Amino acid sequence: MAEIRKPIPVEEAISRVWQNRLEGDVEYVSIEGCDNRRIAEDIVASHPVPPFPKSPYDGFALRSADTHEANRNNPVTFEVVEHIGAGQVPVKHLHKGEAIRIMTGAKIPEGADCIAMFEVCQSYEQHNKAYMSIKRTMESGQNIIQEGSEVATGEKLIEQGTLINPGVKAVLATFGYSQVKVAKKPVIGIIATGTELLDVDEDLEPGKIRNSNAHMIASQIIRAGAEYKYFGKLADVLAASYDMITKALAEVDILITTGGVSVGDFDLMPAIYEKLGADVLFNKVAMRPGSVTTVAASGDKLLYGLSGNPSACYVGFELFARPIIQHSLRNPNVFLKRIRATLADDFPKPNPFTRFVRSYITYENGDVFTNLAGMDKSNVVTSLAHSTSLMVLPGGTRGFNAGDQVDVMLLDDQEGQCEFGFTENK
Ligand SMILES: Nc1nc2c(c(=O)[nH]1)N[C@H]1C(S)=C(S)[C@@H](COP(=O)(O)OP(=O)(O)OC[C@H]3O[C@@H](n4cnc5c(N)ncnc54)[C@H](O)[C@@H]3O)O[C@H]1N2
Ligand code: MOO
Ligand SMILES: [Mg+2]
Repeated sequence: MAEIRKPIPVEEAISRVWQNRLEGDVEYVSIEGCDNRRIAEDIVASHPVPPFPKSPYDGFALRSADTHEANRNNPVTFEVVEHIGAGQVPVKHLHKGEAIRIMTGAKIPEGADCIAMFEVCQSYEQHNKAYMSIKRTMESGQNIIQEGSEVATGEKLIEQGTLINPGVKAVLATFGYSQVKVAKKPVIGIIATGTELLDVDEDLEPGKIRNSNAHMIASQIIRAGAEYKYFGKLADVLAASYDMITKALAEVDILITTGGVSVGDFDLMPAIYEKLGADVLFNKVAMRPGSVTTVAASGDKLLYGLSGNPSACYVGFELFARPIIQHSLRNPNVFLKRIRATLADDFPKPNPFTRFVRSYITYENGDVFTNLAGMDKSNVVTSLAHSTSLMVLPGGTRGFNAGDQVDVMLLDDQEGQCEFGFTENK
């Protein structure tokens, strides 16, 4: 008789994997190559921003006190004693009755305490000397970007674990990080098991299918921020499979296999775990799809035995592998971001297990809807193409109807959240 496995709740399965999580390494990469990596140190301002007081406008640097008599009928005239652009440092100290012609971004001259924009000034030349006049008063500090007004030295700007996006890169460049300390991508091995598997470039033959799981998992690994190493596909033969899995394990941080974890005659993964002496953390989870998902610890490595069924494989990765990758990348928000949304479709059939249903989000008049991505069976591959989220339908005795509020996990979101727990559905 086939082995009877006892399913454990999803939360319990996550907790068992979490207890075996890996701590990641760090490395330095050039700023050009740091996009979409996670920063491995807090970024603290090493100097004020801006580092000197500067002009926000093209205009004239003045002493505001000199403008106090100015009004519409009484223009006050200044001699223009210097002319500077951004990057030039003023040499003159401004004295009474003097102006310096200054461009946006240039350092404020000593003695000046305001900037008048060109638009409120008149310029002219007389006897080979430059002059300007103004018909309004200026205040001290007017139109000056003060040193440190944006950031003071010592201010923490970016937490470690933050994903590097264009804005983060701007901050890194501002503070001179030509080399950036980032979390090293964990290397995740992939092996697809199944005598029925063909490579992607092979023609179909009777009884065979193309190996879609390996490519799907590789893509999920990339989306999660890690690196993959593909070891190929294995026929369901114990000795050769054991050898390949042992070899692969030595070369990676985490090894993912797909297929062969259930109770079939050619499902070899349970025997391989035994031969490896691996500690099987669980081999049955109260969820659909992916109830057969198995995770084992072997030394300091984790071995994921994901289901061969494509949708089960997909969900198993997102629930159990992604958070571990995120942790090793130093993202404190290791779990997929979860939102509440309104069910757009009926789900009349109850299921004792929690269902993670492939779905996508739509917005209508400010409301968020979750829609079925396609066929919802574990063996289905095509609906995955339209899945950007997993809606969570808790197990129980009742089905769900369009209009019900449910939790939805967002697959493309990179921010995540620090807790896994779901909202209790009524
Ligand atoms: N007697 C029982 N039979 C099954 C049970 C059970 O509890 N008792 N569980 C079922 C469930 S649920 C699932 S899910 C599957 C899991 O099977 P395995 O993980 O052992 O995977 P395989 O048997 O190797 O393959 C299942 C299915 O997936 C196809 N497959 C495999 N690899 C790939 C790949 N790389 N790309 C695309 N498709 C793949 C394979 O051809 C099979 O059709 O077991 C049920 N049975
Ligand atoms: O592991 Mo199976 O997917 O629950 O269908
Ligand atoms: Mg099987």
